[in-house]
Amino acid sequence: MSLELRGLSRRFDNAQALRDIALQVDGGEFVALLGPSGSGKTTLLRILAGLDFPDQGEVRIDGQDMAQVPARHRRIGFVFQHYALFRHMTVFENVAFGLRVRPRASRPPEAEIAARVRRLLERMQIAELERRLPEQISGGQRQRVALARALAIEPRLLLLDEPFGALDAEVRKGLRHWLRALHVELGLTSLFVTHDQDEAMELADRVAVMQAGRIVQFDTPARILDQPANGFVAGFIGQAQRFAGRLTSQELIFEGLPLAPLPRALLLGEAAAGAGQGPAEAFVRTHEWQATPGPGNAVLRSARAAGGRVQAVFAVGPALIEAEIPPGLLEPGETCQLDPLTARVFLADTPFATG
Ligand SMILES: Nc1ncnc2c1ncn2[C@@H]1O[C@H](COP(=O)(O)OP(=O)(O)OP(=O)(O)O)[C@@H](O)[C@H]1O
Repeated sequence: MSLELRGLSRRFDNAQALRDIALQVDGGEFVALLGPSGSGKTTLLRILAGLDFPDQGEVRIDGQDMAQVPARHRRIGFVFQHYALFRHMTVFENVAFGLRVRPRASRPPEAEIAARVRRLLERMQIAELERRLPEQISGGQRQRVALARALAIEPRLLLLDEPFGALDAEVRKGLRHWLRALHVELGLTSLFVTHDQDEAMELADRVAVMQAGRIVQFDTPARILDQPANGFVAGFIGQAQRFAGRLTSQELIFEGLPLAPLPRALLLGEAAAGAGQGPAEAFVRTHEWQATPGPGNAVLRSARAAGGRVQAVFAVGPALIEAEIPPGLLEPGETCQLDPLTARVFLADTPFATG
């Protein structure tokens, strides 16, 4: 199924949770909603599910306006962070619930419900747990039950709100890959909310980055990393450090730091390609630095080995700069010349820039 949002806005008493959201999701896509706390992710998901309503705008599923379609008729499955399984029901009953509460006309016979629940539990690799109560299984298993319950109604759209938020990192990683495989296998269209950028970048076909109620970029993970739409996205994704700067016709000057100016030809981002000049913000990732041992502008403060490289922290004038360097290059306390190889640059008047 396809999903289209047009001009969606939602205001709470003193918060504009969503501002003029437009989004088009193709059938079969796995989309992540990524953004800081309070950016509107959950509100958007609740409106899709039919649990909340926009002040303005439309939600269309396969072209049909959902305004008059109640939640239970939307054929949308959802899983929220705190699983919210029914505590007094067994795993089996939890999964069967969505089918048993259907109006009599569309309710499958009990034997078919049982067969469908068992198929799902098997697919979720938790068949042996069907008689247990939620408190008798682990967090990761509960999350699988919640997912089985969402899938039991054969949804055309699956919504997941921080589905792995309450789980530890190891379990979370395992479930992530498993969920991605399930999405493909069942031919689902899925939207999931996360504020973990690794999770979004690893799992999603496309990522909608949200900031203060707006979608500021909707793109593939690779393009969001390589071509962030503005300073907010550049700073939020990909472990970049932000610097205040000034863009002239020739180069980027780093303000207040003893860093060499970067010629425009080495800069990335729309501002670098355009003719604009003036106050700017510049983002440099940890692997985009070159350290040359010897006298220079930087002192190595600390170093930590990480996967064949070294994560280093340099003191450069009043700033601490994080950079990756090759092993064995420098010892803490030694000086070097630290130069940025590139920077993503945004003029300060870019719409929605941070600050
Ligand atoms: N029921 C409500 N009543 C009043 N304000 C609300 C309500 N729900 C959300 N808000 C406000 O709307 C804004 C968006 O909230 P939302 O929960 O959608 O953000 P989020 O991106 O999901 O955040 P988080 O990552 O912390 O879950 C916030 O400012 C929040 O305080």
